[in-house]
Amino acid sequence: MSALALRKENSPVSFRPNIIELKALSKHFGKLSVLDDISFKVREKEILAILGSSGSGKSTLLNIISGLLSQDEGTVYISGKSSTSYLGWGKIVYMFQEDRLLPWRTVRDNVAFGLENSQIPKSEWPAKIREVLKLVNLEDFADFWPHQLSGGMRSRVALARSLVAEPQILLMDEPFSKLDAQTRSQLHAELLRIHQLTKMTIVFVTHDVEEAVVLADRVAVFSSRPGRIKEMVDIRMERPRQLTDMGVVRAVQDLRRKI
Ligand SMILES: Nc1ncnc2c1ncn2[C@@H]1O[C@H](COP(=O)(O)OP(=O)(O)OP(=O)(O)O)[C@@H](O)[C@H]1O
Repeated sequence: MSALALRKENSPVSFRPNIIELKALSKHFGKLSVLDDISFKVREKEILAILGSSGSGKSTLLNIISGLLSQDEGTVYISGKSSTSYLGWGKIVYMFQEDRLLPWRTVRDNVAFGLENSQIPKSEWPAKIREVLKLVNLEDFADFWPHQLSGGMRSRVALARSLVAEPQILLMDEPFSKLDAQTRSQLHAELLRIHQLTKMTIVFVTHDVEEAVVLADRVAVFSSRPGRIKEMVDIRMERPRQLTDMGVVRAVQDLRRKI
């Protein structure tokens, strides 16, 4: 059985310990205050959305959580340890707004990029790549080039590249925002299916209220700049959630009032 499948569990998210803890984070760029006194915890295996308007500091926060950027004040704890850089640690991956596929590499070799800084022996790469391409329904496209793929397929490759080293935490910065509504909705379903299998912790940034309600266990609502947490909203609804479900419609309306 694959390692991805082995992590499958049915325990409810609410009983899991915190894997990320932010304490009193603040960030300025020169005189511009971008984040102000941000504190919250993310539970292991939770899907947390960071929802806010453009320029409210959402990407800056993900950059700090990943260690790409340092905060001016406050602390980031991952699994109880404070550190300045976590990406190289192999447990956290970051999926950016653009898919960042390398055009001179095939799908297989783009996915291999996700293994290049990992501790996973090279002899295991082919099996890992096959497995993750299967997970994102691209097993027949390993030899394709990025220019031969649709936008949705490119996003799946980017997702496969993020997942191939089996991270515990996936940070996503509006990864599906450039896709059309139908493809985005397919990718949401795929992400939830993959989350069910792997039970990673996912923190994703969005300014799309519907995306937050369809995907998240909780939503951190950001104020406009400087970003502060206005409210943490629990989304307690069965999945899959359809945009036409009354509960979803109501949650979307409620959240719209809060941002
Ligand atoms: N490296 C930087 N140097 C100076 N200013 C920056 C830098 N990075 C971000 N900013 C500024 O910080 C503010 C917050 O930017 P950030 O990208 O975090 O917002 P966001 O909420 O992710 O926005 P969007 O939804 O539009 O992506 C913006 O005003 C931006 O111009």
